[in-house]
Amino acid sequence: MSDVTTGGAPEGNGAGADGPGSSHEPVRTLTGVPPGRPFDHERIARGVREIFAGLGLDDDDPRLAETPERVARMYDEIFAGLLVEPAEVLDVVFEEGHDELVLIKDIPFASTCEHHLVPFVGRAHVGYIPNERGQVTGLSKLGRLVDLVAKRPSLQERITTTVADTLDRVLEPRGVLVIVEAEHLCMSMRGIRKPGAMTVTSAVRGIIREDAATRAEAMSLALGSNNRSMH
Ligand SMILES: Nc1nc2c(ncn2[C@@H]2O[C@H](COP(=O)(O)OP(=O)(O)OP(=O)(O)O)[C@@H](O)[C@H]2O)c(=O)[nH]1
Ligand SMILES: [Zn+2]
Repeated sequence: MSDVTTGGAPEGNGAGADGPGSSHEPVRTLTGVPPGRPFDHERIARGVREIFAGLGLDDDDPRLAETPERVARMYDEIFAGLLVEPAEVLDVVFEEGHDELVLIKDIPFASTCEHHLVPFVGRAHVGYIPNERGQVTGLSKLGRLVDLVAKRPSLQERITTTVADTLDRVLEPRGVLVIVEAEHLCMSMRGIRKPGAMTVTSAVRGIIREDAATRAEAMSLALGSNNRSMH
């Protein structure tokens, strides 16, 4: 294998990919929650009890008794991305001399719509053209990046641009392509009720944005035969 040129935390000890509190490394926080600390469970549980009260449900009902604390514990996992700066997962770079497209397709993710607090789920296709030094990151890091960025209350467009901008900033590649496809439960189970409707968003940077031929090639690889929604 090639040289590891930038260190950072080794695999499995990195910030946040396994959830807040799992790392001994200090993490930067985006929300004012102290580094590495889980969320305020008591407050979240109180909020869930308030929702039950608003719905006229009896939280003394033994079937619901554990739910507020259970929801609070679940938020540690599904909102873990609030506690970690996404750039921290791109902590390994190899000097590989590779100067053409690296693309991972069909990275599954689940996120939470910040408007309705219900899930949206889908797949991301993430690619980049390495910088002049041919530096590449570990393949798993692209999956971790998508995962982490999705684990916040968010919008699909923000996930797409955050993944693209983080790759752009940390790897300084010549180009970046991110395509996200997702089904939003707020559009399936309620409201407009269009189950199966897929939202597709993209973000391109560098030569993939500027050069039409490079963009066309990257797009066609990303949206190749596996892709369901663009045909
Ligand atoms: N751009 C964008 N919009 C989203 C996303 N997730 C949900 N939305 C939309 O956010 C909008 C919120 O609209 P509002 O009119 O404030 O809320 P609402 O009355 O519940 O809207 P309806 O969903 O149309 O019933 C809706 O149009 C949702 O479809 C997302 O990831 N990106
Ligand atoms: Zn929504």
